[in-house]
Amino acid sequence: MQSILELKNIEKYYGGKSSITKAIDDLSFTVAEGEFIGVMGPSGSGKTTLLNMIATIDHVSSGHIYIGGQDITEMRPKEIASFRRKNLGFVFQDFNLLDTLTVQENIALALTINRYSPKTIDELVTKIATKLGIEEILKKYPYEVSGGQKQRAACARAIITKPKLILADEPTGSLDSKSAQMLLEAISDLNQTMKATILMVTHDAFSASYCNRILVIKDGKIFTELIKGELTRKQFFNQILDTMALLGGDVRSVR
Ligand SMILES: Nc1ncnc2c1ncn2[C@@H]1O[C@H](COP(=O)(O)OP(=O)(O)OP(=O)(O)O)[C@@H](O)[C@H]1O
Repeated sequence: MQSILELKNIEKYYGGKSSITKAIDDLSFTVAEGEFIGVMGPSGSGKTTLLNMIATIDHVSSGHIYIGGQDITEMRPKEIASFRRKNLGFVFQDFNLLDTLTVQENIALALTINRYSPKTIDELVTKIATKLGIEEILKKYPYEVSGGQKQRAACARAIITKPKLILADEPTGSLDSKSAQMLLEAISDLNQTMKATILMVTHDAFSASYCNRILVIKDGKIFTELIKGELTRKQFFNQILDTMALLGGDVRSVR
């Protein structure tokens, strides 16, 4: 299987001479095409730092990150902006939908900017919205729909350009448990049927149990890796809980 994301010996330091924090400590891993990978770890373990570096929002102190074979740590700022637009999709905890646009317009935004024809946009939006169960709310504005629907719209917006990698940061963080479950099932479906490669940072063992593989980070290093394999989701969930307990808690929302 082709690798979509490859991190080689990543280090990240914050601060100056008087106080240096090593947020990421010689971290290496690879994500294959079509994987749904979770990143978990206690508070301060380096998850956000890691996500921001992969998202091209923050710089590495040393090491290399390859996305689709391209080294993003060597790119110039101008190249990075266009690379991010073409290759990455984002789903954030707080949705980030534009309130002045309908759900349909929000989902279609990147296609509209890239001058796709209205007919193609309509077809693509309808297809993905149907997949995510939000075709009924396309004409509504974000403030007229539920948190779960907003988050599924954000997923539709992230995947409509067929990015190489979708980065999700606590996507269920603002949702009640029913909406969280619907969202995770939708994300799993995108992963399986559209072969979307997804990297999701989460504190939540229930969310993480939908992943194929989980990297557990501690002090900026890989503490352990959990692989779902043939386990049922419930068995995987229990394994995640055991691992988080071993790490000293921080399982904030156990369902
Ligand atoms: N801008 C910054 N300046 C200095 N130190 C930072 C900065 N951002 C993060 N850190 C430090 O780097 C380490 C990793 O932080 P990071 O935010 O990546 O952890 P995290 O796992 O995402 O935590 P949480 O789960 O609480 O969001 C911590 O020790 C943190 O204090």
